[in-house]
Parts: sequence; C-alpha cells; structure tokens
Amino acid sequence: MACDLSLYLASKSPRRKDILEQLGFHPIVLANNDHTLRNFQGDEVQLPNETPQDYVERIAREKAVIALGKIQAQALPLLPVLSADTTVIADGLILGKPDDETQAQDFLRRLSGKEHEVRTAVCVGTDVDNLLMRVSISTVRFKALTETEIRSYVRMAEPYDKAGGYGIQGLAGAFISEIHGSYSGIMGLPVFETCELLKSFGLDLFAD
Ligand SMILES: Cc1cn([C@H]2C[C@H](O)[C@@H](COP(=O)(O)OP(=O)(O)OP(=O)(O)O)O2)c(=O)[nH]c1=O
Repeated sequence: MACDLSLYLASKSPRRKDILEQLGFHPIVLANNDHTLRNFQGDEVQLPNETPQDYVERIAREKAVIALGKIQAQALPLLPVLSADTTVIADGLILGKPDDETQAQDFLRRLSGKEHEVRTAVCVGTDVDNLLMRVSISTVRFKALTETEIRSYVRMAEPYDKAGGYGIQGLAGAFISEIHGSYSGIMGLPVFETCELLKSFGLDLFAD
C-alpha cells in the first residue's frame, strides 16, 4: 500500500513547494502568513568565525525548530517537517539575497567569469531531538558577463528573492556554462538528499 506522502514545509520558497509536489509529496506550507517565520528570515546573519557549512546547517535547523514549535503550540497533527537553506559562496563570502539593484549588480560582478559554490542544507524531523540533516554542495560556473547583461538582468524581478541574486531555473541559466553537483540543490531543494531524508521518516516514493 502506498504511504501517505504528507509533510509540513517550513519554507515560503515557491521552488521548494513545486519540487516536492512534482515528486508526488503533499507539502503543507507553514511559512505563509506566519510572522515568526517571516521575522526569522530577516535574521539570517553569519556569526563571527562561522563557516558557510556551519551557517547553512544552523539556519536550516533553526527554521525547522521554529516550525516544530508552531506545530506543537497549535496541536497540529504529527507529520515530519522539512526546512532548507540555500547559500551562495563566492571568494569565501556568503552572498545572501540582494537588498537592491546596486547590490544585485555587485553580486553578479563578483560571480562573473568564475566558479562559485552553492550549498543547500535540508533538515527533516518530527521533534527537535530527532532532526536529520543533509547538505548538497554544487559548483556553478558563470561566463564573463558584460555590463549590459548585468544591468539588464537586475532590472527584472528574478534576482531579489534568491541567494546570490540569480536563479539558475530562470534567465540566469543563460549565464551558466557548467555545474557540478545538483541542479535541484542550486534551485533550493536537492531531490536526492530530500528523498533520502523523507524516506527515513517513512515517506517513501517507491513503496509498494
Ligand atoms: C542560487 C539560487 C537560489 N534560489 C533560491 C532558493 C531559495 O528560495 C533562495 C535562498 O533563500 P533561502 O533563505 O534558502 O530560502 P527562502 O528565503 O526563499 O525561503 P525560506 O527561508 O522560507 O525557506 O534562493 C533559486 O531559486 N535559484 C538559484 O539558482
């Protein structure tokens, strides 16, 4: 008998919901209209001496912990919670979501003509003491961008809700000559790691 593929998704990212639904899972989004989760997003700041790996794991875990608290407070039915955090790392620096056009342009100049790294941590659990984590690491190579391409790209809505200020699944795909790793991980939710984690909590896409 096929298992129930429902889970809570502690994320406002439409990409994460789409990927889960395309796979056949039934994500119940917790972040919508939730001020705690919204406010929390604003506090994504790297701690002194924190490595990008530690950072991405900490943020993904904190998102899951907040969601689990909400589930408990509202006595919602018990289902696994999934959270994730995607971080772009260029020249050892974490590039978050650009605040404005100037910063979006700066990010693209930094990425232009070089390789950078994208790390996505996925965290799944039913309890704060029962959280599992996997991190997908990819490298992305950008072609050398012209100033016209940079200015034209940042005039679009695409960069502003995305780590590093670009979306591989959108027009920025035209700037990317090569990737190593996970396309879905760069987009915000690595399919392989996600399925492995959800399977550990009984959500098996290939169950009889
Ligand atoms: C690099 C890259 C990132 N992104 C997105 C994925 C994530 O949604 C976003 C990184 O920000 P995150 O903080 O990981 O996620 P989020 O703020 O969108 O959602 P939440 O915190 O509620 O889970 O950047 C793309 O869509 N395409 C890309 O190529």
